[in-house]
Amino acid sequence: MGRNNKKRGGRRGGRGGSRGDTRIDVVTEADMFNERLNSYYKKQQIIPDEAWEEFMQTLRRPLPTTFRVAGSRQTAKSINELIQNNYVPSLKDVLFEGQPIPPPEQLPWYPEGLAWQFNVAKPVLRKQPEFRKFHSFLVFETEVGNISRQEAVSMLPPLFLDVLPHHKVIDMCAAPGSKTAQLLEALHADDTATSTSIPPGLLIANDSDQKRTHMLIHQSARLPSPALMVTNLDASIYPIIKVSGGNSKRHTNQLLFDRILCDVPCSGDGTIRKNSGIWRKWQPGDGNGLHALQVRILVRAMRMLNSSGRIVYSTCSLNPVENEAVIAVALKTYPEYELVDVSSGYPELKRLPGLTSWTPTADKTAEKYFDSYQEYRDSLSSTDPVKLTEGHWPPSNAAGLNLTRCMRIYPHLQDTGGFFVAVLQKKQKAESDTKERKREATEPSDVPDAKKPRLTEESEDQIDVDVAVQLTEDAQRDGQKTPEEGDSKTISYDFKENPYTFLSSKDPILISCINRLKLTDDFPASNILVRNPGGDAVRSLYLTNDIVKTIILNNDYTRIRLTTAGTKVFAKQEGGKDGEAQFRVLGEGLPVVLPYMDRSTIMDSGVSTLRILLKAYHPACASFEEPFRSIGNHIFRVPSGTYGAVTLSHDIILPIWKSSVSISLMVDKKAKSALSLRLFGADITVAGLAAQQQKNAPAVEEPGVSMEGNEIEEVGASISKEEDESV
Ligand SMILES: C[S@@+](CC[C@H](N)C(=O)[O-])C[C@H]1O[C@@H](n2cnc3c(N)ncnc32)[C@H](O)[C@@H]1O
Repeated sequence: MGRNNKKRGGRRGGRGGSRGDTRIDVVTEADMFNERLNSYYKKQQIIPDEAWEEFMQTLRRPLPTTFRVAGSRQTAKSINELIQNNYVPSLKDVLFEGQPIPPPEQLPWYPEGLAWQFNVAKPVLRKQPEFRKFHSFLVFETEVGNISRQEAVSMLPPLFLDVLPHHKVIDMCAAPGSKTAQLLEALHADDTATSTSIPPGLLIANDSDQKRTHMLIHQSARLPSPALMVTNLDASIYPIIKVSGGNSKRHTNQLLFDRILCDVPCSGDGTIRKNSGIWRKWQPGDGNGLHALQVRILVRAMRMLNSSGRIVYSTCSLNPVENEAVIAVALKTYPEYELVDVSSGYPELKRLPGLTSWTPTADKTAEKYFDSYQEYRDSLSSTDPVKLTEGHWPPSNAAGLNLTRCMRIYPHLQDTGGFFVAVLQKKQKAESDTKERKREATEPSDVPDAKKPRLTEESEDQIDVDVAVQLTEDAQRDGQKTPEEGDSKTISYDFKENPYTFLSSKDPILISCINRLKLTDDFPASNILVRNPGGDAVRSLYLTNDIVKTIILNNDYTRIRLTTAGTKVFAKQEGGKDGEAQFRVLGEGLPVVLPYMDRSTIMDSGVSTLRILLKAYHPACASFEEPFRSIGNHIFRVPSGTYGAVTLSHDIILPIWKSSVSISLMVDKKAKSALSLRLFGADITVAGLAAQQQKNAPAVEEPGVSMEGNEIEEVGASISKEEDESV
């Protein structure tokens, strides 16, 4: 096999598992072999024999760096042009220590060429001047949300979900949030380079892990949206969300979603190229143990979808027990669903069809297999634990389920990680199928349970997930404990988040914000909320769209942990000794408010003004021609056009704060660096210059972020890089 002892850093743990374990393993190439993994996957015949060696060799090679140009469509287009027209030409024909270094390339299957890949060693990024410059550009654009460092295969589920601005979407297992960002971008397809639309649709990003939910909030702050809600709940028992229905104010309906992403927790062996610790610890029990939870999350989603909706189920595992087996159990539970044939979508994407047969094992060493569940049960003594359920095996009607419509993306096909994607929808002829489902619901099925509903001993291995979910919903509707709650103390339905209070449109602070910016009458003032126990405008004002407002008004937040809703638009700014406190529009809120602002409140200026504001934190008022009339918050615009060597393809509109002596750009310092690099090709900010002055320190490499090799560094994050980087 030609393995040697070259060292590679690796991380432990699968995807969405073993949080908090940030230990870094040093994995030599000799370690990149695992007999259990080898024999298990050979047995499953996931790869044709003739491609097996190529597949295994690819697993041992580090993953190329991939990124996606993110943000609104127009911003993405101009950033992509910058990469295509400025950076890529400068990175062609680069030699490093005598060796040619290939420039970044577009992923052929990603729409509009917005996703890129390059395979460059760390020393090149650090020392080769052109690559170093490109690296700095990527780092800062990543910080401000214009670039998303994301594994190529991880970009697929949102593409297949096909989200439109009016869709109601839920991302069931969303953290750390790179797919959430893609979904949000699709919801915001009508945004322009300077202004954010208020989409009619909705995105709920949910994760059961509280710490990871906060990463989600941080990520999505890069694309502020009035249509976003973040919840922190167990997706397998996700509660009914109520919205107002009919004419009566008191009448509510269950919210059914148009699009649901189930990017479920999985064993993560498809990420082995980057998490090389998996080589050492992989064993079949990892996937076996997750199957139950994966089924429960998917069937919960199936109950929350509307009749014309679509679900994408995905994992970064190669294991059929976590993939086709989960789909098969879900389709058995809800026969009104079918797999969608998406083989003609993204034709440049190389993929193999889903499996129709596989053979699970409960044996840690992956040596002993049983062809059927019955054979497995017969092999157990009365004291042996029953680790597997019938659902771990292929169903007898596997061929009829069209499991080949699932997609398997293998690392050797196009130099990526491994991934599984399946698209589900309700069959069009729903009526006869509903009857079928009702009949099935009364019969025991073989769905295993992760958190067991109360059952009699005889029925323990025959849980009917349909009945369990129905009971959950009924109990929630009636305000009772769910079957999963039972008497257990582990699930608390008494969340104590700060309340969400919508301000009266007569609120004096809201009125002063509206008057100062001369917001037009159609500004949705009745959708402004605050979050504090008193319900007053104390510090921050958030804007939501109508559907988010309806959800907030019709649900009980002691039972739904809603972590955030809408986007922050105004915040209190102390006036210092010069003046009174004032609510100012925030940098992230400006694009949402901008379409409602009267043009007369925006002051035009040139690139030279922007240069002064970027070069110093608080340049003196005397440095400026005086367009800024009074102390406080102002919005200024540099119109598109050519300014000497600088050409702006679109306007730049930013908030500033004027005191009696100085003027400051109200944008965080990484965003300033990104803007400076984009405009002037160099970081002229205070922080950038300070970095340049540090001998041997990379000129613009801020502590906190790096894009070298395969990983984003997030200094200070308490979560491992592996988890932070989404797959
Ligand atoms: C594969 S990761 C999701 C990655 C994410 N979709 C992305 O693209 O950034 C799986 C996530 O599921 C979460 N998770 C695990 N069990 C869950 C449950 N029962 N309900 C909701 N989320 C769960 C984990 O915390 C983890 O963040």
